[in-house]
Amino acid sequence: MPPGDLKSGVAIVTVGLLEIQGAFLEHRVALQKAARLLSKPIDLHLVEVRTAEQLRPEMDALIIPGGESTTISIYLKRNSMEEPLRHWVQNPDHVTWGTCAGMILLSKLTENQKQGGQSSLAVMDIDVSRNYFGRQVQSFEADVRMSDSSLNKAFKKDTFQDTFPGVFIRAPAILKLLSDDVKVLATVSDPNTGAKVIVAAQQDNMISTAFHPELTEDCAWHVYFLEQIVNKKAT
Ligand SMILES: NC(=O)CC[C@H](N)C(=O)O
Repeated sequence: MPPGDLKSGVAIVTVGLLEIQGAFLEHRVALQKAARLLSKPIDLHLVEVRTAEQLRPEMDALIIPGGESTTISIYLKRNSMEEPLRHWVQNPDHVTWGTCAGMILLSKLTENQKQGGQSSLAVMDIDVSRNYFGRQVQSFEADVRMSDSSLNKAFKKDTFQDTFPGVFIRAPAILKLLSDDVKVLATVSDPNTGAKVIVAAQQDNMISTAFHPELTEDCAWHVYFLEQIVNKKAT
């Protein structure tokens, strides 16, 4: 851990929230709550990110919230933030978590890109369908099933079971993993077809969830995110 990173033995953790549009306030509340559930206390600092200058290299992590990926993407382009953001996310010292629209922005492939449309940060090896669950089912709640036993540790601290309620709002889904570097974190049974679909994945320092963990009481996903940061700082 670099000097100056400790305040009375407590790790300082700085998390940025991309506060352009969408559900970022709920993430702030969930992060504060999750910080109190960690096994070791941290000194959590939450900072807004709306400009390229605010993407400070010393910031530990970033949340790209759910909202409307097209709106966020247009904002990033207009404000020359796309490249600085891609660069920041690709720094292995940083942890990034994209929820819903955030997942779409991180993905290397979406159906829109295939048609030569909207571009994204294109950093995570996943092929995503933007509105996988259809327009008529705009929002639903379903049990999400954890795929990775290493998650259990984080989830036990709150109300862990191997399923938990997930809120899906015009949610995307991962159609395909584009490399072996991506691990599946969770799946859901599609309410329309019953098919098992991937709704959470991780590739090194990038996490994507198709649902909105900031909208459910259980803040275990935020605990998991903060633990990734703490572990990275400790190595
Ligand atoms: N809740 C969400 O973030 C919805 C994302 C939406 N499907 C999009 O294309 O941006």
